[in-house]
Amino acid sequence: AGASGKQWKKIREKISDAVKGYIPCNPVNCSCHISVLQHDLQPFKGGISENFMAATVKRGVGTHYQIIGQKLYRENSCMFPARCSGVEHFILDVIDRLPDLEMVVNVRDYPQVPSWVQPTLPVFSFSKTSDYQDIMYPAWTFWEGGPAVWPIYPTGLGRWDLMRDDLKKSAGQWPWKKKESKGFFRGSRTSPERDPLILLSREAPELVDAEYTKNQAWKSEKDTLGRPPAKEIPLIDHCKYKYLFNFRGVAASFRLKHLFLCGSLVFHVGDEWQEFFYPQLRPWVHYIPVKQDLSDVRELLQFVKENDDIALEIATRGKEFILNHLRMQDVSCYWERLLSEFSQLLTYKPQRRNSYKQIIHRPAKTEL
Ligand SMILES: O=c1ccn([C@@H]2O[C@H](COP(=O)(O)OP(=O)(O)O[C@H]3O[C@H](CO)[C@@H](O)[C@H](O)[C@H]3O)[C@@H](O)[C@H]2O)c(=O)[nH]1
Repeated sequence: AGASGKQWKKIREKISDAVKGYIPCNPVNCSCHISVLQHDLQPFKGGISENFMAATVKRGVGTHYQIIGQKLYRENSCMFPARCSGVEHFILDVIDRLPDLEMVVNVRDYPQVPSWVQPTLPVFSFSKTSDYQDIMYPAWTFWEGGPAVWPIYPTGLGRWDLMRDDLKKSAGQWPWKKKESKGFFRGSRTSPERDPLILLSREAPELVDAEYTKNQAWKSEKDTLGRPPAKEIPLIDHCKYKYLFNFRGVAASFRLKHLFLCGSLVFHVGDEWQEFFYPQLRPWVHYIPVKQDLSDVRELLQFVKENDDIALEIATRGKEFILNHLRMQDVSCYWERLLSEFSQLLTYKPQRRNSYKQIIHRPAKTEL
């Protein structure tokens, strides 16, 4: 304890400094997240002309939407219809309050606007790193179109409203004292950055339980690091463990927001890949930041095991943040403010394209 006592002092200081410097944000009108859209729209402050928008549409990096007279129109093609539908759900939710505008929405995982390519095109994407200038929007999966994981999420991860309730319930069944003091992860090998944790779990199963499951791209055991795929475990059953891991996948992973609601302590690996709500989550205040190469993970797991009160405090702040600032109404609110501010950058009045069809509200698959 002597040696680790000294070592832990450094981590404890990082935590108390972060907590002291943290000013909780205001839950009114999703104002918590507004600096993110202000930052993302900055490159377009000079205005977006009709020609520039037309050129952006022509690139074909996303689906072209128009909002005219409080109706939503879309070009016919969408690469992932369920994702477009997840996006449309939120736009239709706030459409009565939107001015006329048009925009290009990328529904692929990967961002499309690298900072090193000029000019910067106005393209909306759900996730990016600081190397990209895409305008972040709340992902489709808050409603539908998330990854289909057989057999636990056969229609695709979605319905954040229902997920929130289920996770709150599960958190109630797994209070901190009842949880197992172990790290936990289940997911597919969408990025090899996850490998070190899987390997650690094989070496030190008492410290962490982390296994690869298969996804639709699974071909052989190579895709699950030389072992048969593990059985899928629903997110509500993650609540049984004290320490839950999040990693980037292709881009950001949708799992992050869920993990907090278990009331477990989130170990968030790497800090490059963002979604619109990530910047307001602070390392040491809401989660434990882990180096991308996982070189510090053993030490951090040891720390939280030996500092259980501190671990619980961070877990509680993380949970409260998602409960209070990432509600369905915050997601709709962010869409409304994002599109309203974006519309002000257009230097022209958009004209409806005749071939585009009107999009009306359709029930989500999970509503049927
Ligand atoms: O046993 C399991 C396996 C998976 N999941 C969940 O299922 C989702 C998908 O998991 P995974 O297969 O690991 O994919 P991710 O890497 O998290 O997400 C991929 O899929 C997303 C959308 O398709 C993309 O946006 C990401 O960038 C891409 O990496 C996640 O929410 C997991 O938490 C479970 O709850 N239990």
